[in-house]
Amino acid sequence: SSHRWFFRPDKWIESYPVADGPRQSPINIVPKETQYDSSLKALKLRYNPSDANGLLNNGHSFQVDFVDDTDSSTLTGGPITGTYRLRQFHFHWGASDDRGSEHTVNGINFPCELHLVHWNTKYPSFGEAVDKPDGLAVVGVFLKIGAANPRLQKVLDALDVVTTKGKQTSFSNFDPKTILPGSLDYWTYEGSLTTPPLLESVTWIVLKEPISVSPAQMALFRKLLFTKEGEAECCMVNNYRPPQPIKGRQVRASFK
Ligand SMILES: CCc1cc2c(cc1OS(N)(=O)=O)CC[C@@H]1[C@@H]2CC[C@]2(C)[C@@H](O)CC[C@@H]12
Ligand SMILES: [Zn+2]
Repeated sequence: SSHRWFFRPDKWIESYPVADGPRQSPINIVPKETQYDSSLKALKLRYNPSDANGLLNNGHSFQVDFVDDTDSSTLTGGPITGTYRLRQFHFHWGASDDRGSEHTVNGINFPCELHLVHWNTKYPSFGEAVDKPDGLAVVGVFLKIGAANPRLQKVLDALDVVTTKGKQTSFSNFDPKTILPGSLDYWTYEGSLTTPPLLESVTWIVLKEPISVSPAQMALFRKLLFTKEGEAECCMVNNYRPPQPIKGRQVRASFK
């Protein structure tokens, strides 16, 4: 159907040879093949709600941006060294509840996946960090169908004014910690951006525990469009890349 030609991961190799590089994302996580690493620290996420600064339909997802000119919203601990600053968060989702996540667990797809994007402050800016092997750290959170999640509602209620590509709206006073699950147990591996330019600069930190989302809430994601105002409408769904070859990488677990 129409959105198929909008998001064509199988075509990316033509313009981005790194698409079949050694550390591409996402991957299928097989818990039995992960290795518990007792040296992994607990994730330390300290976010300042007043850093939330707008919500944008960027044509491949929607993102909530954060002011990142100070260390007021940071990720430390976990598998990373140093301090990474929160830049934005965004989601990937499917046309139906049986797919939409980028990472899978034992081959199981979730209907949606949240990415909280952080950049390494050893570099002067996000733009400088985005192509360095230790430049980014993205926390991935699975969403599974269940009860409506009140913590998501403020984000979802803002979507009706950013339906088309390029639309943005004010969005402030939001603490992303409120949409995280109770447990911060995680799997971690070295990977990449999951959309072009597919830069191999991401330390992935995928939480084991999903958060809930209701079918009605998922329907709100699916009202967004890939297309600009005035263009023939193409609904923003299936904006996920399927799992990529593990190519010998080790996936470590922070928990037994
Ligand atoms: C990690 C979150 C992120 C950042 C970017 C993309 C995609 C991203 O999501 S993901 N799913 O975490 O990999 C695709 C567009 C990229 C952007 C990083 C910055 C750029 C590379 C710009 O310089 C030009 C294109 C941009
Ligand atoms: Zn993403």
